Amino acid sequence: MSAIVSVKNLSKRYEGGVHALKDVDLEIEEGEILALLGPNGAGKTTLISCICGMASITAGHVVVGGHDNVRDYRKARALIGLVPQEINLQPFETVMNTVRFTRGLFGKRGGAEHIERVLRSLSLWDKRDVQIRALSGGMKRRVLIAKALSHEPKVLFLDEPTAGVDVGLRKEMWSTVAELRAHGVTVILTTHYIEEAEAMADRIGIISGGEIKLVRDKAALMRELGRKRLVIELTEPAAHLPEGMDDTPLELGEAGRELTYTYDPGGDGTGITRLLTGLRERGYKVRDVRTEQSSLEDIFVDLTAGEDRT
Ligand SMILES: Nc1ncnc2c1ncn2[C@@H]1O[C@H](COP(=O)(O)OP(=O)(O)OP(=O)(O)O)[C@@H](O)[C@H]1O
Repeated sequence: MSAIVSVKNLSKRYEGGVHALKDVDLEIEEGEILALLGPNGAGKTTLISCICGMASITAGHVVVGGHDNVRDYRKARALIGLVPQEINLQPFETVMNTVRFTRGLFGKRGGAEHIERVLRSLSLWDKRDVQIRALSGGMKRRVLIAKALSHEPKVLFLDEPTAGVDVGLRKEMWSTVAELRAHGVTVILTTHYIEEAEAMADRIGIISGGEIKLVRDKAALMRELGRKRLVIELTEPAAHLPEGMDDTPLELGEAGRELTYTYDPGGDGTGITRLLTGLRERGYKVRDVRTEQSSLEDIFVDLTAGEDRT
């Protein structure tokens, strides 16, 4: 894979002084789904706006498909489709006209076959002559995607595609995006929802306070940072940690009723048998045990701890 979007030392300062992006570097690979995850005010929309040429860049460069998005704006922009957060459609226009009109804005003529393919892939073909006002919220969101794909872009940006939508529609959006990826479209989406990043992305970027904290393959991220905990509930409260087990990563919970053991599920041997044997030998009686997997949420909270959420 090669980078379709390359962001180098990108900084953005809004008039009024907010430093929304600080020296951001990001390479987006062709064909991937990258989720940019961050709390409110982290700079997600600003980053997308700078890449798409909707906001000016204070310092740094953005290159899309080999074209600098300032010097070679038209060529760079032609490769990008942007699905905004808000539904901004003309209520009395039909689906077909809405999508055709957007294609025209990019100076592209014809393309009937492409538009048909896009509308069919989004299950909008049967609705092509329906006015926007008669569509459900889910269908309107699909029209936004169809518009964004109308000029045959290579990269699709979705800014919080499922903010404020119900669970059913959210799942529908996830499968729509998976289908786009299967057709070779590179997808970058921003989200607050950790489960969304976990469900959809190949790679996850965590952005906080205008900085990219990390960008990592999702599976590797979960493997590296996703430790497991074994929580042991004791029959009798313990006053202190078991003696002679200092080499075992154990913590005693409040009131001494629980012992928590942290281990790496991917390591060679978890040490659980040795732990339970050690506890029995020392007279600890176990009422129950349960395991907890640290989720992307824990990782996210650790990485963004202390950041302002505006
Ligand atoms: N047009 C603007 N003028 C001045 N400041 C702005 C403007 N747009 C955004 N900001 C500020 O820049 C920072 C980043 O905002 P941005 O909208 O990019 O964050 P975000 O991660 O998309 O947040 P959210 O998840 O709430 O949409 C915030 O402090 C915000 O108040």
